[in-house]
Amino acid sequence: MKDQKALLRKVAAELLSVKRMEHLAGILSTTLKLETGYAEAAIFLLDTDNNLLRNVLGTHYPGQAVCLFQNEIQLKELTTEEILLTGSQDGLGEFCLDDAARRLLFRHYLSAAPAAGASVLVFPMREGNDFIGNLFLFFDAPLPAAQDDTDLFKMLIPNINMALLLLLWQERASVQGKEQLQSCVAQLNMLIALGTRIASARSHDELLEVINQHLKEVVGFAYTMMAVNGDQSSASTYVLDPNSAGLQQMDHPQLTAGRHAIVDGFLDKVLQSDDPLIFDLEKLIALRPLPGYLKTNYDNGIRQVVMTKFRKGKEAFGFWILTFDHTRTIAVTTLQIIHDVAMQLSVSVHNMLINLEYERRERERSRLMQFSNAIASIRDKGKLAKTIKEHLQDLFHIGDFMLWSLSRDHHHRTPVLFDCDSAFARHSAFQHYPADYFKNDDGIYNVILASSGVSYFNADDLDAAYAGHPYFAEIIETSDIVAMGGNVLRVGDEIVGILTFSTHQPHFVREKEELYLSICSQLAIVASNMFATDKISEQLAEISRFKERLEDEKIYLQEELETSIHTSDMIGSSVGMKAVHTLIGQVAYTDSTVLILGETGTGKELVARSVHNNSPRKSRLMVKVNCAALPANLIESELFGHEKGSFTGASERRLGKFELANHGTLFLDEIGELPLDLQGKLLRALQEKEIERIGGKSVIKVDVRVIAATNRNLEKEVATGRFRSDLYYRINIFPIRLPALRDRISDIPLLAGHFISKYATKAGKQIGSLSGHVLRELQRYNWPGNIRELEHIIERSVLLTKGDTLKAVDIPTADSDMHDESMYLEKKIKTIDENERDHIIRILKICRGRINGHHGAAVLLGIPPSTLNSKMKRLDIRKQDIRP
Ligand SMILES: Nc1ncnc2c1ncn2[C@@H]1O[C@H](COP(=O)(O)OP(=O)(O)OP(=O)(O)O)[C@@H](O)[C@H]1O
Repeated sequence: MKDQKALLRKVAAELLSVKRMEHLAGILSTTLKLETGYAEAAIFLLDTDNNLLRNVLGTHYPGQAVCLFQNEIQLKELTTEEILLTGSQDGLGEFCLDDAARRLLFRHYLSAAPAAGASVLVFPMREGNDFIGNLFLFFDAPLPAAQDDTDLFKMLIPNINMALLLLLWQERASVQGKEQLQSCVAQLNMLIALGTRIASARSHDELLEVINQHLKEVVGFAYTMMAVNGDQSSASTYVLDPNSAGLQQMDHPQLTAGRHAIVDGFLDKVLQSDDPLIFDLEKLIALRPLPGYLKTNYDNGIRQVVMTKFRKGKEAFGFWILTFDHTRTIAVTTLQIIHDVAMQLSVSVHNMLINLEYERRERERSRLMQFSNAIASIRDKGKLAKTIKEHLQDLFHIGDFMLWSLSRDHHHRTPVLFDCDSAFARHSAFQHYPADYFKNDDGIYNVILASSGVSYFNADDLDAAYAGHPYFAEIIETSDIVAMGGNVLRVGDEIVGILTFSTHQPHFVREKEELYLSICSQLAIVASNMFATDKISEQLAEISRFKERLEDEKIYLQEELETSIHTSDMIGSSVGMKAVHTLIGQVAYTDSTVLILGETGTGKELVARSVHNNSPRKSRLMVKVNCAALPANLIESELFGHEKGSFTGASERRLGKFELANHGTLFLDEIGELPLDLQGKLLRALQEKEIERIGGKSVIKVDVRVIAATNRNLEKEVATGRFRSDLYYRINIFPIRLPALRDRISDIPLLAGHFISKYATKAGKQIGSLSGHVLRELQRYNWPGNIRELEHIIERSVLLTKGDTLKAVDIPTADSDMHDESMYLEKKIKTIDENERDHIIRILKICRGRINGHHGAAVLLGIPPSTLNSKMKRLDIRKQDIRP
């Protein structure tokens, strides 16, 4: 390029000194020929009188400046602006009228047998708008393909043309007059100087300066503008858009910048013409309204405009507009100059556009890099959304964006990444939407999904799609959204989500769609990674929840195993027990709450287990909570669980029994002992079927069947205000009342036999039966501790028995006369608590005050040591009570 400029300057300087045709021939056969590599040059001028082209200049013979080709040959006029490229001498057939002429031409200029692939470049020579002849450049090889070479010729042709005209005018000098000749020389000088300056201009500012400095005076324009095609993809959408291509309007700051349609009756005419066109605004405005940019010119005092197009080959890529603030006739020579300068400008502007395009791409690449770097290091979703929003706003004037994930069938979408401060996100519906809230068949998202590029929607489209929508309609109305766009995010062939945006200026995305889609490709990768990470964390959380649950269940089952001395068999065929069996059978398979009533030790837990084991929930846990066993302040945590740090001592998150029993059964033993405030919370949990952990922020849905048991008279408790009536009615749906052992003494032989065999096996003894005396003793006793007491007495007796028959039982002597009705009545007026207290004291005495361990009172009483401790506290049992 640098060499070309030097060459241009050199040739232009030489052309300036041309005085005779031989000089021109000399330049064509020396400097230019050597530098550009054509074999021969010739100029043919049109002889209008004889209608033929006459050879006036040739470089045929080396050493001779001019050798005119004497034969007058009939050639077609090559009037087109195009450089005519022919692949071989055959191509000359296009403009040689006959074969003989073609052969002659080649033979003359390219020796008798031209090399294969010989070719020729042909340029039209003009005087004003009139065609006057052709310049032929013959090559003995195929035409130079390099763009720079043909550009070089294009820059030079107007200079050669002007030098030729000068010679012609010199010939006609006597007629034309000296003045005109001088002005022509001046014009030629200007044109040549302008050509080299245009070629060396590096920016449009420089180009502007060159035109203003060197052309303004000669042509006499007021100001000039250039406009280039704003949309490279389609020739039909040329726009006047100085901003988009970086070429600014010149000299006239008031002129409306912006986009202008081509088909306006002016620009489209310019497109069709090879020559500059003059528009007389004064006349035209009287006939029809002018397009905006011409009207502005007119209002600013412009009366005529000359417009011509910029071209690259056959394709026009912009316009050059010169304005004139007078109505005087614009001379043909002026138009000739404009035409010639437009040719030179075309090359220069086109190169500049290529550079601008290159710079634009570079800029975009660096923006893309910036974007990737910005988002690569961010882990926090909120920060990521803010960064994406900033970039989208900065690059495309996008207001809000939303990244959606799609359901497997693509029917629904879920917002996953967005700016929390946006109008969308702040809307109340956005806070709590159900899983299938955002459906894709709404006339917007199905269009986005079906399209491979960006889909755009205007306010009307949005109104039509979302009229009456509880969420979007309101947002559209309140946020004044003008347009929305959206596209699918893909990684390879896989659709990973949808990106949508709202904007007031959608053309900022349209015009930079390529960059926008590149950014979307990066977002697609971010989204895909984000979804994968979310999924992994979800799975990990699920695994850890599952592990925790298993751990909790394991701990619970271990505790159960340690303390449990229950058997799943329920012994008893008395009428009372048969009724109990029937009730269990009726209620087990339902989800109804069951309330089991009965004195201590009558087998309430056994019944609860039987209900559970016969229910559809039997494969899940039956979790037991002894409401009497824990201090009031711990029961809430026991039932509902707590979050880490929710109270002093809550060092770990803990699952409550309600959650542990999810899908299973919760057995609330000794429900009558539940503190009043917790009764309310329990009632809520039973009614709402959801719980809240202590210190937790959300409610947890639970599916639990509740079985409650008590040895208290709940009706009485309700009457005295110790038990909430609403809770009582809520749990007393299906009561099962267990008879006391004294009321079913017919079951005692069976029960005694069952316990003998159980404990004999345990102790490794062979005890087959019990004596009649013992049986009678057992049947006479009052059994305040019911079956539990019977079981323990038998266990103890088994341990003491030596033979194969149980001959003695250690029934408390004070109570041995229980058959005595009066004593029995006296006993009966004791409260249950008093009875329980006595019983515990008696067992503690037997165990010599020991609570824990295999021979401790807790084991004998069949309750966990912690329960025994709390009972002792509640019943005020002290050390002195236990002393023998
Ligand atoms: N019908 C029965 N057949 C065999 N064993 C029984 C029967 N009923 C109760 N038992 C046994 O008696 C003991 C006490 O039973 P359970 O704990 O179910 O009574 P409870 O009514 O829940 O007592 P509490 O009111 O003190 O909690 C357990 O060891 C149990 O296995």
